[in-house]
Amino acid sequence: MELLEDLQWRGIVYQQTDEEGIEKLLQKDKIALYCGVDPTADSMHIGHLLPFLTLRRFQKHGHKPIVLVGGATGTIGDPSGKKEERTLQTMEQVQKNVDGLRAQLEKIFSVDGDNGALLVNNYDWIGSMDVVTFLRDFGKNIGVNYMLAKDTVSSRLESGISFTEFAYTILQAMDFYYLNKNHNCRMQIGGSDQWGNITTGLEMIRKMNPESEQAYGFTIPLVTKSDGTKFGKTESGAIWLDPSKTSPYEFYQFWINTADADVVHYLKIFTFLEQTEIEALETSVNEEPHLRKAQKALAEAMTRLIHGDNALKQAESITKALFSGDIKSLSADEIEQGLKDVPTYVQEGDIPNIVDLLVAAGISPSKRQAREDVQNGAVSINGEKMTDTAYILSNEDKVDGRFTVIRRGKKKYYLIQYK
Ligand SMILES: N[C@@H](Cc1ccc(O)cc1)C(=O)O
Repeated sequence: MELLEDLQWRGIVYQQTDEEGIEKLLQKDKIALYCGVDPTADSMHIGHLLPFLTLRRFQKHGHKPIVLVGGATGTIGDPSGKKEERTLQTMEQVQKNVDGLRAQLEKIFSVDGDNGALLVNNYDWIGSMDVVTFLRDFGKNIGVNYMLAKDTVSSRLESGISFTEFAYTILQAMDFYYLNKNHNCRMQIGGSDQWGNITTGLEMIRKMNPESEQAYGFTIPLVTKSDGTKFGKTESGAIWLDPSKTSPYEFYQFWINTADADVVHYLKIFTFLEQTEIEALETSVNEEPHLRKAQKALAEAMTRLIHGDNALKQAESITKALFSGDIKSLSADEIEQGLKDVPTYVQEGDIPNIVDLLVAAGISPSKRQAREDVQNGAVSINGEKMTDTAYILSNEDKVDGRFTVIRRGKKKYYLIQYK
């Protein structure tokens, strides 16, 4: 399918500066286009993904992606969509964040061949620019009236906006101009909140580089959720791409828990599955929703994309083991991922017998109850039922020397952690 048709079908097109122009351009040429992200943290979260996955779709159709990390803009802070002035990050923090994001973005794009991704950092052309050049060469081209008319600025006039954030859009416009001039970048894509910044860039190109071929802007809708809550957040916070912040298992769980009402939409916008595959999964959601085939396909595609095959296999085996209760095969690492949120008791020194342990760890409310639980076969140690009330745990019950998993009843898991 043609790229634009595919993007339309997926529901990824929000606004275009010139629909016909873009259609003609993409039919005729393979272009360079860019998308940027500011290093506000040392990892991206899934809320950042959609514009970059869209950029990747352009790459798969032969276009050249320029991936920009805002080492300069990140020190200022984009006011777009923000109700309040941001606190500045330190320069050191921003630099650290740039490195984190770069590594994650490199994994999403292919760097091979003529249309291999180009990774750039706007600190390279903005960082050392002197203020006279900034004001004379760039600031002069953008009218204050024009800036005041942008939503992102006008919505902040009452509550207040510093000159620093007010000027942000000029920096992003300089990027578009710079990439247009030096890499013949013809289009910028971004989330719908980036419309103002993208069009300022087009204005900058028009003024500073009047001979340039026409450049374009393209935005992508916000990711919505059918229940009206914000996409990408759970009780424990954002879903990060960094596995030390959100483990691959948690990441997998996030996608697998997608509601039936959202799953087809997410398959379209986030995965590279073909239209026919997605349509088959849609039928499955309608006819046999209990099988959750679409959710599995989504979780699989996303975990593989961000964390790779091995992490996906691990996430799947943790999921399976916890579901069936058969956790014997899990390593300490897998237990740590899968049971991160269960009550954990730290055992120091000699391990008491099972009944005392159940009480000490708060698993059973009293010794009498603990004895009953064990006798009734309600307690298992690392997935194996334990009915001997005199049993004393040994090193053999410690998975990799680190954990013992106790289950009471069908689904209640507890961790004993050894110091
Ligand atoms: N302003 C963008 C990030 C960005 C920065 C610089 C650019 O040139 C482009 C995009 C955002 O906050 O999402």
